[in-house]
Order: sequence, then structure tokens, then C-alpha cells
Amino acid sequence: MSADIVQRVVETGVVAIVRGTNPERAIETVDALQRGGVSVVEVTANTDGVLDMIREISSTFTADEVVVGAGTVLDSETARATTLAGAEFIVTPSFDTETIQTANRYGVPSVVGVATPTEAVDAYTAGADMVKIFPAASLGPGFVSSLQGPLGHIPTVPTGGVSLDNVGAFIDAGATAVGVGSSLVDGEAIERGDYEVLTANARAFVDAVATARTD
Ligand SMILES: O=C(O)C(=O)C[C@@H](O)[C@H](O)COP(=O)(O)O
Repeated sequence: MSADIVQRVVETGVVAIVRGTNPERAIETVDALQRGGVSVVEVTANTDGVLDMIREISSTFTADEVVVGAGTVLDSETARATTLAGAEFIVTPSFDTETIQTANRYGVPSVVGVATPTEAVDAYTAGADMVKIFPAASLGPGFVSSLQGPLGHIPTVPTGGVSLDNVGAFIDAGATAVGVGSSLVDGEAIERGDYEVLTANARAFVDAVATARTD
């Protein structure tokens, strides 16, 4: 159910972004992230073989083990295709009403990319479950905390340039969760087959989020 998936994103606090990974390494990649405590993963739609990867991940792991979504969803067609392949949520870099409506039509939550307060309100009004503050590192934690006053009811997931150096600041600023690509899903480590790096990265991000939440 859609609410359960949103709850899982909130609890995990970190969404891992898999972009450009060789499909043959998808399962080991996701397994390594999950062992480190990051059990919510999105595969971006501009990754070769994305639909097969989503199908394979959702048939390999139980719902309790891993929640898989689709990222870089730019349009309604991609929302439909990825959802039918098994994506349990969609993430967009930009705001498009039809894409949100399609996600809702198929019963999956959407995390919608916004970079202004107006876009955040428009996306939420259109039916987004959470807004992805993108690109987060350019906008900064101050942007996220400024939204809390008027728009504290809208859950935020800063994404784009989130690292171990700034993740705590984003959570302190009021972020509900964060999306992390390159700082977590290290492409070179995957190529080397060094999945321990991914597990260690995942643990470090989960710990940083937990520490910031208890501060
Ligand atoms: O395109 C999307 O829907 C995303 O999630 C954006 C995501 O790929 C983001 O750019 C990741 O940035 P980092 O590698 O974490 O800097």
C-alpha cells in the first residue's frame, strides 16, 4: 500500500539511487546496500535495462527486505512502464502534474522534484506524497529549513549532492529523508566487485541520519 511505502522511506531515512549500474550487478548492489541498512532503492529510468532491473530486484527480494522504485521519471509514460514492471514508488527530478496523476492511478507514491516553494505547493496539491528538494546541495540546508515555517506539512527528501558531510545538516533542517546517489552507490567499487564499500557507505549514512534525528 502506498502509505506503507512512504512510511518505509521515512523509517529508512535514506533512498539509494542506482544510476548507470550494469544490470548484471544489480542484485549484488542492492543486497550490499540492504545489508548496510538502506533497504529503499531507486533505479533511474535512464539506466540501460531499467525495467528488467526493477523486475529482477522485486522478484529477488521480499517486500520486507527491499523496496524498489524508479527514479528520473520525466513523464507519465515512464511512470506507467516502471510501475507495471514493479516499481513501488517513483521519483522525478521535475514537476509534471500528469506524472503524479499516473502514479496515483496505479497506487504508487511519488517523490516529486521541486526547487521553489511554489513548485513544492503545486506538486503537493497535484497529489505528490513527498517533494524531492533538487538539486539539494545547490539549494542548501537553509532552503529546507526555511520551508519548515509555512510548508512544514510537506515531507521533503533533499537529493543531489547529498554526502556524509552534509546529510546531518539536511536532517537537522527538517528533511524527512534524503536521496543519495554517487556518495553511496559507488560506481567504481561496483565495477571492482567490492560490495563491502557499499555496505559500509550505507551503514555510515543510516548512522548519520539516526544521529541527526536524535540531536
Ligand atoms: O533523477 C532523479 O530522479 C534523481 O533521483 C536525481 C539523482 O540522480 C541525483 O542527481 C543524485 O545525485 P548524487 O549522485 O547523489 O549527487
